[in-house]
Amino acid sequence: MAQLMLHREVLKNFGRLPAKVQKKIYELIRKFEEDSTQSGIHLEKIDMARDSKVRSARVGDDYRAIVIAPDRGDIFLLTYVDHHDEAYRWVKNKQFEAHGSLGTLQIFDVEEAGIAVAEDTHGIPDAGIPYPLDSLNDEDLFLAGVPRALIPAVRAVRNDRAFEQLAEYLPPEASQVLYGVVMGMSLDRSLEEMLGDTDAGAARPEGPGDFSHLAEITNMNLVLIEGEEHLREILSEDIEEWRIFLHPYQRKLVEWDTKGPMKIYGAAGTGKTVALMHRAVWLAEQLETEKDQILFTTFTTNLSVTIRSLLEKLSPKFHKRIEVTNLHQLARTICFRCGWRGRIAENSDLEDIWDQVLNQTRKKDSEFDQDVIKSEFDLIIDPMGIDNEEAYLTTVRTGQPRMSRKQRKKLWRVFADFQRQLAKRNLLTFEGIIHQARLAVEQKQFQGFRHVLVDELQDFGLEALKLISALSPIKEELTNPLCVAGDGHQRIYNAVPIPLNRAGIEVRGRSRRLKINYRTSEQIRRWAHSILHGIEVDDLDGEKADITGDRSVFRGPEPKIITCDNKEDAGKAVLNWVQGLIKSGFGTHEICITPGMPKIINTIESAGIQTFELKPRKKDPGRDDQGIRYGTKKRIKGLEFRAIALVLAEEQKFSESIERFSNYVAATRARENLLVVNVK
Ligand SMILES: Nc1ncnc2c1ncn2[C@@H]1O[C@H](COP(=O)(O)OP(=O)(O)OP(=O)(O)O)[C@@H](O)[C@H]1O
Repeated sequence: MAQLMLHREVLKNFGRLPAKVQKKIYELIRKFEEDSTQSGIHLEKIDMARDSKVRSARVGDDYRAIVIAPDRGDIFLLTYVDHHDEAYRWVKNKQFEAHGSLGTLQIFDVEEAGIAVAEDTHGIPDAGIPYPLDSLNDEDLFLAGVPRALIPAVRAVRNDRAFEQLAEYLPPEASQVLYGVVMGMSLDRSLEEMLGDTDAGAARPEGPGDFSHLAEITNMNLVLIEGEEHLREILSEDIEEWRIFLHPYQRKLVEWDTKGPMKIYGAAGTGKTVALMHRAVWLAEQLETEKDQILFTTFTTNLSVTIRSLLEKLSPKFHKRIEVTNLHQLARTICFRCGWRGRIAENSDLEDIWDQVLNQTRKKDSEFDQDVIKSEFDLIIDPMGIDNEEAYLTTVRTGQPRMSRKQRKKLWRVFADFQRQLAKRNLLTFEGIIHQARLAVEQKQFQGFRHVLVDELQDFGLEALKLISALSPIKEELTNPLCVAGDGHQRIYNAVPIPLNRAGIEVRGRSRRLKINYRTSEQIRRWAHSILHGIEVDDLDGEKADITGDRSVFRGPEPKIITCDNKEDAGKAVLNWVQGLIKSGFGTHEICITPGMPKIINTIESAGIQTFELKPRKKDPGRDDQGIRYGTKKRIKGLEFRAIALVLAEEQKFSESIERFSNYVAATRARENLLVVNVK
């Protein structure tokens, strides 16, 4: 029976096609299901097409669908739909081949690729300087995923610029593997690191026109249509690509059966949250008993709100088995269910208690500065859940000034007094509630989860790590107990990195890095990383993080960096930028200003442009509620926009590393367009 696979390209453009054409495409796909002999489907051979497998189907007076008919097997590929002339132009020189080594379907244009390299090598004498790709012979290039017809184009590459140009025309898997080699990896390592070697043992095609295996392998860009309902779901207006097409490396992490906890890390936009969500659903589908539940937790509230609604869409059937909540809400729920009826201390409560406690201390001893005492409490005692003298005396105080045992003994009395005062008033600090929750879970007053998944791990402190460890069945040695994901470049709440193994979470051998950036253009990705130049970033487990091989799937304009003398000028510059974007078709909800400086927001509003403040715990309503978004840099964490204006006041300019991290986070929320405004 003939089957049809749909290419990502069709999905991207489907919403823009006239309703009549959309209907015809549904009909075409239905015919494939009904009539396996294809006699009912009028597929016309396109003689002018270079590839003899190309067919066209009429889907409206002036619209054509491009279908690729296999030389072998009965899987057809619907690859493109457009006006007659555009569709023919698109397909004319393209070749559609199953790659003999990787097995993936590849679409390429030999002529375009050749021209791209020639443009960048033209007139540059080959000075005999070796280029990293020289280490690969033709057979290696083929194993790297390069179609045989494109090997000469790759051979012509002599510099990074030419490689960048050519990469646009190579099948994505080939350009990713070659990029790994350009960055210094061996071919084998690059295949493993960039693609995950997911289909190593899977069937391979007998020739470039053999598509019979395509439904069995991990496809970056193709999806098999499995019935009418599936089709409707895929083509529905609000479908996002990530729900259907996973990168092979993401797929590997989603379905990785592990005996212990695992870790996914990677820079901003590399698809960690997407992998976690798919993994949560994959685990939910396999739950054995009704009472088993999955926990999915994040650090920020906004991200958990977003994830909850995305999971509902990803799996209408299984999302109810997945409890999504942010860390503090989780801790509060646990404490509440275990009988705690107090409240979280407000700043004013804490100030009152400090006044009282420090007054006493001053009377007895003036050795310590008050700020030193408070900072020791905020950075060490509270986040590490220290509640007795012995624990304090033996704790490792990374990054803190040295303190003798005698001094610590003295200070402990102050902290013990502070904790007594909190307890007397039935108050807990933000950190304290996590500590109490952890104790309750460890003492079995609260039942754990069958699987635990954690996002934004970089912001979890030691107590929080111990809490998630206790909530997961690591000790029971059940499979897939815990999967954590995070990025040390985005540590904006917790200045001191805490390696997972300090909380007893052992991920050695089960830690993998995602590298392909789906959110941000390559230009914005590079600029954002330049902010962090010189800062050593960790991999969440005590080692140095590395971004070798990181790459975005698309390119865009360079970020625009401007300097303004004052806030008025900054307001005018941002307004100008906003007006330009609106004129070029950006929706107001796709543009965000961070932070939302009142002067700038007023300037936008005075020009008659609606604005929209991003609020905590509220999902961004998207196109349903127009207005230029604005909010603090912390507020936009976990969100993303087509365009971002990042406003930097003089005093914040990349001084503290935490400030640089938060600028990195803000910049990497932009997909296509980034404006950076330095205000003097
Ligand atoms: N396989 C995919 N296909 C298409 N888009 C994808 C894919 N994976 C991720 N994306 C998109 O890339 C963007 C970033 O993904 P995601 O939020 O999962 O990355 P992240 O690594 O968690 O980012 P951050 O750490 O910056 O929050 C999202 O818009 C997501 O929809």
